[in-house]
Amino acid sequence: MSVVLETRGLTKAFGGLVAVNDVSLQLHKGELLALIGPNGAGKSTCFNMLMGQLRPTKGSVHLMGEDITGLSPRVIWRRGVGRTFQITATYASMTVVENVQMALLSHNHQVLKVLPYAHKMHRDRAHELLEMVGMAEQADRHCAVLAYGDLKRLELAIALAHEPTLLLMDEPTAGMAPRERIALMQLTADIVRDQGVSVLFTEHDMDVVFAHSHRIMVLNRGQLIADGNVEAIRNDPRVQEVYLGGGTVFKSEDEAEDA
Ligand SMILES: Nc1ncnc2c1ncn2[C@@H]1O[C@H](COP(=O)(O)OP(=O)(O)OP(=O)(O)O)[C@@H](O)[C@H]1O
Repeated sequence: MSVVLETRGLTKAFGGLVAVNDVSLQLHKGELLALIGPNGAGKSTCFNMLMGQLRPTKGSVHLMGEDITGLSPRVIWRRGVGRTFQITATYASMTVVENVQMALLSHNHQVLKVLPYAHKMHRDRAHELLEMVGMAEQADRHCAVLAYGDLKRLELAIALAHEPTLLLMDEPTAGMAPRERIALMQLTADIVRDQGVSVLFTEHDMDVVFAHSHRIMVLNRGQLIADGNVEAIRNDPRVQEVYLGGGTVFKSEDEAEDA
């Protein structure tokens, strides 16, 4: 399997606090990889270094074998790293399909040149993307009136408009009801399978993590303490100890299915 993203010894210190400490990871093509850990473990700091928002103190980031360490967020995004945010970013005054069209215009470097005809451009592709995320019937609604779960689906379509090789999703299901969370991650898993995109996501909801991840990495106090499939992580005593204070045991696969 080809390696899409790799970090080597990635480290970030804020003064005396080492928020991310010597993290080396690999993400393969078509993989849905979860990065989990308790509050303050270093997940967001790690993400911000991958996206170019923070410069590592030490170590490097490689995308498809190319060193992208220290490049600006815009350049990294242009190289094919998309991102969805904890707080959804859409134009509230535009319709759903117009938001996707704007993303397609931006992807094609056309925004300023074609602004007067923008509403006619890339409509078919925009509808295809909305179909992909289950939002086709809402194409002509204004974003301001969308339910939160639908906004998250739209955000996914906007991210896909840029044809990312890698999608970074920072707590994609934050603020959603449990059923919506599972549905959004099911959709993400389908997109990973059908489009060959690779996804790295952070998530606090263990049911979501265990339901859909191909692999899980666990950070604690800036260090990677475990890396494995769902069963390996679920049964790892170090993970149970640090993640849940040692008192709680993760639900087994059967219990999770019954819930
Ligand atoms: N800009 C900063 N300046 C100083 N310390 C920071 C900064 N950003 C993060 N930290 C510290 O680095 C550590 C890791 O924080 P980070 O936000 O990466 O953790 P996290 O795993 O994303 O946590 P959460 O799950 O709560 O979002 C924490 O101790 C945090 O207080």
